[in-house]
Amino acid sequence: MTALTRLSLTDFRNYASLTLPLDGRHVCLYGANGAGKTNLLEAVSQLGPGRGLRSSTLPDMARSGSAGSWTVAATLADEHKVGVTLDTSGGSSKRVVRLDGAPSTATELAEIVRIVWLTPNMDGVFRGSASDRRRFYDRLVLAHTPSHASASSRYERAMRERNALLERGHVDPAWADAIETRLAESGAEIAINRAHVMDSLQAAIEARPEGHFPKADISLEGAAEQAATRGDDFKSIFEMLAETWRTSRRRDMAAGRTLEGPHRSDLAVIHRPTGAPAKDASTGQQKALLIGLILASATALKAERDGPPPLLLLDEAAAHLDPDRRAALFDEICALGGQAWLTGTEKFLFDSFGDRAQALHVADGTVTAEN
Ligand SMILES: Nc1ncnc2c1ncn2[C@@H]1O[C@H](COP(=O)(O)OP(=O)(O)OP(=O)(O)O)[C@@H](O)[C@H]1O
Repeated sequence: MTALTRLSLTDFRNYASLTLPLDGRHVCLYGANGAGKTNLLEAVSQLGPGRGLRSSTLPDMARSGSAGSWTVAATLADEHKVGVTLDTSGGSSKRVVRLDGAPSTATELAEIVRIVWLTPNMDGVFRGSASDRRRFYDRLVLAHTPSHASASSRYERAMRERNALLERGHVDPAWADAIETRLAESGAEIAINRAHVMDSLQAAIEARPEGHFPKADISLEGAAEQAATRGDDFKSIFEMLAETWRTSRRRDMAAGRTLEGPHRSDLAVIHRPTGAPAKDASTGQQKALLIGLILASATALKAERDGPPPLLLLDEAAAHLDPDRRAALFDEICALGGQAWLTGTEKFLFDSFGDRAQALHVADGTVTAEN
């Protein structure tokens, strides 16, 4: 089961050395602004794939004044011991992953620790740009399909090469063919991953209870994703993408960049109760919709593998909800199972959890258990 029973940090953000004994219940972190609550969620997020909850660089997470390395280690409820270290010895920074005492890989770790999070930065996602929504959605895809990270970096690398070629003003067809082949391979993989997770998410949205967190109608906008949603196979999506780029070289050269492809796709979100686009819903409605989507993603992860629910990291989600909605959120979290980590400035925000959660007070790099 994905729940942490111990978390220890060394030189991570404002924590010099910290060991948190956890009892497997949900974790409520409370304390003043700037105390280090989000830093703890960020530390937990390092156990998952990708750059973590703040998208910071690895060296940024090292405690100011420390030698530059940091470690996040945890014991899981199923007794697995996992750890991630930023190793700065030898002049370069590299992420070293350990599983049960032996060297491992981020992908292996991602198979064991699944994490979904919600941060205040996501609040504007429906009103923001397509790239904000793509990043938000790809983060969900990554939790379901850890190999999405490698497909995305292969795609970005090939995209940079194609754009560099376009900027030269003269495109060598053989060279462009080779780059576009790689672009189409990774692009088709990305589109299929996105469509696959969309299927699971839509099913999870329907499975969630009606209530305080309204349902969304979601779909992917982008030719490759729509082909994958229709059930087209890898080969036909690959061919479609390769053909799109082959026939748009002149146009893309004039624009100085690649105008079409999975890097331009969007996530369309409709607020089901009103039938209006999510961006037109009120701020509170958008927040509730977002929480509903995150809960659906956790439900989908649990259903997809018929396994444990993911770790759920909810930064400042409770503070913006009225007491009824807070209670409903906690009930849904408990029904989901697993372990949620929540933050807030006041302890009372978590009262309706009762004894289903442990409260930890956070102050300037120290954490104290209160129940
Ligand atoms: N690399 C670092 N080294 C040392 N301290 C750091 C580092 N990065 C951030 N901090 C400190 O961590 C603190 C912020 O922690 P965090 O964002 O977790 O606060 P928080 O408790 O979530 O606050 P809020 O309630 O305002 O969101 C700040 O005091 C900041 O100076």
